[in-house]
Parts: sequence; C-alpha cells; structure tokens
Amino acid sequence: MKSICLIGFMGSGKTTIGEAVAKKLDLTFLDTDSEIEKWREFDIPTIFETEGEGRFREYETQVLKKLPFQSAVIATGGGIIEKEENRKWLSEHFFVVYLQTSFDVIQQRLDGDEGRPLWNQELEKKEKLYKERKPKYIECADFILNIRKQSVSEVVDQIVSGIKQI
Ligand SMILES: Nc1ncnc2c1ncn2[C@@H]1O[C@H](COP(=O)(O)OP(=O)(O)O)[C@@H](O)[C@H]1O
Ligand SMILES: O=C(O)C1=C[C@@H](OP(=O)(O)O)[C@@H](O)[C@H](O)C1
Repeated sequence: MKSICLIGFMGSGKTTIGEAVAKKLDLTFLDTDSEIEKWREFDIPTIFETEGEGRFREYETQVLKKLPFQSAVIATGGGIIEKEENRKWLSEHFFVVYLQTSFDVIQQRLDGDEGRPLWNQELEKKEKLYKERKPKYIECADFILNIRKQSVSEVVDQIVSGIKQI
C-alpha cells in the first residue's frame, strides 16, 4: 500500500491523527520532525535557534527523501510544502492527505504551545503564513479533509474510508 502522508498547518492534527491511522491500518508510523530530532540529536526549537530555519528546511528535505514509499503513515511538519521540490516529491511518491483546519481551531489547540518556533510569533505573521501556505497544501493533496469539530476517531474513519475509495 502506498504510504500516506499527512500535511497541514501546525496544530492541524498530523501527528495525533497519523498515529491513530497507522494503528487502525496496522502500518508503520513516522514523523518527519521526530526523524530530524533523532538524526540531529537536538529538538526542533534548538535547531531553529542554533542553525536557523534555512538549515532546518535542508534537513527536512533530506528526511523526506528517505521516507518509505510503501506501508507507512507519515506526519510531516507544517512547512514541508514550502519548497517546490518537496511538493513535487510528495505528489509523486505518496497518497497525500491535507488536514484543512481553520485558523481559529488551530489557535484553540495551540494556545500556550511553546514547541513550535513559527507559532511563537505575532498573530498577524501567523495568519499571513496560514494564508500563504493554503494553496501549497491544496496543490499537493490527493485528498482534502475539512476539519471542524470532528473527534480524532471521526477524522481517522474519514481518512480510512477516503483511502478505500481510491
Ligand atoms: N480532531 C482533533 N480534535 C481535538 N483535538 C485534536 C484533534 N487533532 C489534534 N488535536 C490536538 O491538537 C494538538 C495538535 O495536534 P498535533 O497532532 O500535534 O498537530 P500537528 O502534528 O499537525 O502539529 C494536540 O494537542 C492534539 O491532541
Ligand atoms: O509550520 C512549520 O514551518 C513548522 C511546523 C512544525 O511541525 P508541526 O506542523 O507538527 O507543528 C515543525 O516542522 C517546525 O516547527 C516548522
């Protein structure tokens, strides 16, 4: 089975949903941020602080290109769609599911979250990033799920039924 890649803005549920989908389908779960942290032996905020976003994006692309094309569910970082080469790679090699989540819901979920460097900036900058990225997520997606008030299990069921239709 082609690996499933979850994309979406910070806080859209990629890791939470990805773990649950992998469990339901008995597939391997991978998370690009975790792979980067294991490889570099520092957490994401520290990498941003000490090496900068540009170097983080290089690590992200290298990890992306090592991901298995089959039998995995992969949670990606919210900015993986920033680079065109990443968007092409995602589209060519994976079944890409976009967890399209409103900014308001993301705000509620990430209130007080310190672990995401790009969330720790002024509201206007976060809203701008959200608006700029939306077309890039849509460009890559094979399946777009509009997340509103669905529970984790409801989202998982929607993804699993969506996959069965392809
Ligand atoms: N469908 C959902 N309903 C309620 N809370 C959710 C849902 N999906 C994710 N969350 C919560 O939102 C927060 C961010 O989820 P996470 O999986 O870390 O998102 P991402 O990996 O996209 O940044 C977590 O606290 C998680 O428990
Ligand atoms: O939106 C982004 O550019 C980022 C999102 C983060 O992952 P999550 O989407 O899991 O928060 C992580 O990759 C890094 O902080 C950059």
